[in-house]
Amino acid sequence: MTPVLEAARLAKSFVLHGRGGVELPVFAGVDLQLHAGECLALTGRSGSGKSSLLRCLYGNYGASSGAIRIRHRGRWLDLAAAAPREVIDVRRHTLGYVSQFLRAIPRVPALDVVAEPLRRLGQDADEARAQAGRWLARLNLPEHLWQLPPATFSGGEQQRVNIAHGLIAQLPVLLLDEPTASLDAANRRVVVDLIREACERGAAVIGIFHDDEVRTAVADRCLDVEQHRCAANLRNPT
Ligand SMILES: Nc1ncnc2c1ncn2[C@@H]1O[C@H](COP(=O)(O)OP(=O)(O)OP(=O)(O)O)[C@@H](O)[C@H]1O
Repeated sequence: MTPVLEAARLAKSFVLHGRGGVELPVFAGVDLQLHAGECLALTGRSGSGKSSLLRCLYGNYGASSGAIRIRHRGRWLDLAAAAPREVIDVRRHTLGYVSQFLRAIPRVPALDVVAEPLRRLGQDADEARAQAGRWLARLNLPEHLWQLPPATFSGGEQQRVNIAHGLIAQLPVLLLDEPTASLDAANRRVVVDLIREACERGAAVIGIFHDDEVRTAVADRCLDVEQHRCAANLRNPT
């Protein structure tokens, strides 16, 4: 199997500048290797650093030390050291992310929010919207909502828009932060099917799945972030 994402000796500490530079170490020494077609679940107690690790892998949080290598356009790229322009290109073509909460531009209809990753890849507007409609229908979002901005949608409706937006471009590596947290059982099953289908077409997935049934259904193996948790004490450099 081909590895598509690797982390080596990855560590993250937050420096709380508003509190005199207090350092909050979260995790250290994370090594992982992810292959095409496999799904890795991040586990560990609340606060152990699962979301922070996912955000480091996406480049939203800078890593404190270590390397993140990703196969991008046929070569390896160190995401932890990449220029912002390269990170944007990786996110457009290689690395997708479904966050826990939808952050949509105000007044943009749900259909266009979902179509946007395809538009950014240069796809024709009508075809991108047609595909977005197919994803929203699959995720049971009622059609009368498609032309409305998602700001007033329920938590579960917003999450389904978010999932469709994150999956529509069918990128090779996907990071999923609790994609089923606000969903009912029927929609959880749809999302499980979508994740399995993504892996079957060769996508590599790293996810946080609090629901045991969902995790068992999609994950090939688990990484316990707790094992890499730094001592909970705060170190003040002053
Ligand atoms: N931006 C930030 N600034 C400072 N501290 C942060 C920041 N983000 C996360 N933390 C801290 O890092 C630790 C790990 O948080 P994180 O959200 O990664 O945990 P988690 O395992 O995903 O938790 P949960 O399962 O509850 O979502 C927590 O102590 C949190 O307070």
